[in-house]
Amino acid sequence: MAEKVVIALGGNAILQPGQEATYEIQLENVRKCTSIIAQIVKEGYEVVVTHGNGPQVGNILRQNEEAKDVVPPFPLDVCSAESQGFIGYMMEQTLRNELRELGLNNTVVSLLTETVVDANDPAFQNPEKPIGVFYTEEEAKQLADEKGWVVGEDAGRGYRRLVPSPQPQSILGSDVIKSLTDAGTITIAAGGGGIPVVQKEDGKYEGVEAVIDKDRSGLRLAKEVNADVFMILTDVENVYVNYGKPNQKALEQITVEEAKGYMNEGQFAAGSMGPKMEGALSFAEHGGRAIICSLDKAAEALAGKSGTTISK
Ligand SMILES: Nc1ncnc2c1ncn2[C@@H]1O[C@H](COP(=O)(O)OP(=O)(O)O)[C@@H](O)[C@H]1O
Ligand SMILES: NC(=O)OP(=O)(O)O
Repeated sequence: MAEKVVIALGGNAILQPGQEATYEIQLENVRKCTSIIAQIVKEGYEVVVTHGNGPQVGNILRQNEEAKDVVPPFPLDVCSAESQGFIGYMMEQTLRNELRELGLNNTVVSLLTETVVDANDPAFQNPEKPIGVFYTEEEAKQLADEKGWVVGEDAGRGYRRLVPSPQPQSILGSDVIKSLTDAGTITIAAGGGGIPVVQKEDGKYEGVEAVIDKDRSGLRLAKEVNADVFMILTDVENVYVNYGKPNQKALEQITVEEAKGYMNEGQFAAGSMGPKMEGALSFAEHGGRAIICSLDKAAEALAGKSGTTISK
């Protein structure tokens, strides 16, 4: 039977730091991602795709704020929905085209997805999810003073705006995503971590201003669709211990116990590799195979020839 893979793509794969945020540049980046995903489909895997939205949701929020005197601004959850919509559109279209190039005619759908979070999640009092473009420390401090933003360093790459990032509790419609996948459809879902919503005491749902980490929601999605493999594609070939130091060492095939040991040593930076390793570890603990690798080595990593694989 075909293995089911949930592939989580970083928002930075869709817009690299320093690139101009034009539609054309993002579309070409997405096309490169989906050409690799199409190869994985051709190899016979059942695929569910999820993706980040950090750069994109930050830019949409900024567009809303800059144009506030002309058009009333929308809240962050609506910006999140907009980012999920336009990234999903680019992915669905390019993936379909790339599959056709390979002679495949799978149905591809992108589903606008809501993710439930807890209204009392402490993350609402402690914004730590980086979104939007990168600034120098000086620019970031000025923006924080002028606009009341919370800003912070992002994994040594510069300063970004920070927003709350609560833990995902469940993905609404994951049963439908599973049914579609089981029926051979390639589904793009829970993009940007999903639109964050809370369930009120009367049972009704409403949006909340936050951006969910797609590695955390990707884990939930992988569990809820009963995936065999949870694969996180990013911009490094491996997870490393002593990352960035002269004694840096690439991790290749590791066990859950080894991964836990490295986590306890604090080897993985919060806000970048930390959530990826947490997600990968949790998936592997439940018996699945978790892979963290670079986008261009995804097919090799699935075959165990590249990247970092964690399993029991
Ligand atoms: N131990 C580590 N091993 C590998 N990369 C690490 C480690 N710790 C931090 N990183 C950083 O994590 C980054 C990937 O995380 P992130 O930028 O959040 O990715 P994405 O946007 O693809 O989700 C890498 O570019 C690297 O700088
Ligand atoms: N939502 C999210 O995790 O986006 P990034 O992957 O861009 O950080």
